[in-house]
Amino acid sequence: MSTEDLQKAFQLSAELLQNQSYHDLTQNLISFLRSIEGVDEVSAYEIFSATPAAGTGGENQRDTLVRRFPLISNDDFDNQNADVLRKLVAESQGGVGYWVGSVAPVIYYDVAGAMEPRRIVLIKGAVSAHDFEVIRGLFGVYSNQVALLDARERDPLTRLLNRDSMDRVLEQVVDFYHLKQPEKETQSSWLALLDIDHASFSHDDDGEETLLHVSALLKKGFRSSDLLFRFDGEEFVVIVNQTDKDGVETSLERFRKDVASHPFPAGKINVSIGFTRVDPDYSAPLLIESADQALYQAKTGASNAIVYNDALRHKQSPMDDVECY
Ligand SMILES: Nc1nc2c(ncn2[C@@H]2O[C@H](COP(=O)(O)OP(=O)(O)OP(=O)(O)O)[C@@H](O)[C@H]2O)c(=O)[nH]1
Repeated sequence: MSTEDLQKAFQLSAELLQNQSYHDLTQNLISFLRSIEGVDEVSAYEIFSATPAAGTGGENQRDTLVRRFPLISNDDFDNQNADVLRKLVAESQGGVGYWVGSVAPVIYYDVAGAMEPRRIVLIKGAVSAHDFEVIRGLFGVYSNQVALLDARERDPLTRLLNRDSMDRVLEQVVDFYHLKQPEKETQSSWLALLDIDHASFSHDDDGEETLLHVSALLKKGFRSSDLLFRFDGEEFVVIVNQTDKDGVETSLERFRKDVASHPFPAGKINVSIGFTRVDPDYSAPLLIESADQALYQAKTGASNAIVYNDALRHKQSPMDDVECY
């Protein structure tokens, strides 16, 4: 690497190190990579392996879940890169390199190893040898920062985003709808709070294993455009994106049934669910409160229930198999 390349790499490394969240870090990296001459497209992905729910089966479930970055995305999946991603996930050992199997040249950043979720950044285009060296040099900085920020933003057991991250992301979702009110109900987001009813949580190992199984069912059961969090103890949050009320009910009901029929090592467990629509006229804490009220109703009524709270708008809507109040 020339002195000039080194200086450039140092300067960019210093910029990357200043980012206080994985979101900002990756945004920063993407915009730098996009500014390189010859680069046509940059895209980033998070890849979750759906373990350890052995024997879950089910047509709606996937073995790996690929989520495109940034988190709030309207598209479910960028199919153009699906092929390269699938092959990289299967064959790459991690690191930075050229992917030669595709028509156009692709440089990949693969933050693999023990990291969950695995991160892959794809850079399409043809860059000079100098720029490639700078890109390569930044990879180490980026992957170390990802590991560091993950420790802050993710729950160490399930590797789902933690409560603090949920607060931040929900604010972003509310802001998103502030700027762009959905034209149709199918473009809405929904906040669901899920609570595991499980007698053996007093026993640590059983409890942890159950949480791992539940988080694996979540990762497999929801779309890649939905956002999953471990909220607190036995509570999880899902932000279900880009669907209407029937759609969110379909997804929650499917998950409820998946849990009810899952062979947990600790025996049978149920899940209670409360949900509300992400209405940009209400703050993130109010939305959580609304979903929490619905969850409370679900837990105190018939267990294994799903309850919708539209109380913020003081409206009731008729539904067949989902309770409203
Ligand atoms: N965001 C989100 N929406 C879902 C999910 N599951 C179902 N939906 C919504 O509910 C609708 C009906 O879902 P399904 O009953 O699974 O029907 P489907 O014909 O298999 O849905 P498609 O995947 O669109 O083909 C979908 O079109 C989505 O709008 C989910 O996990 N996440």
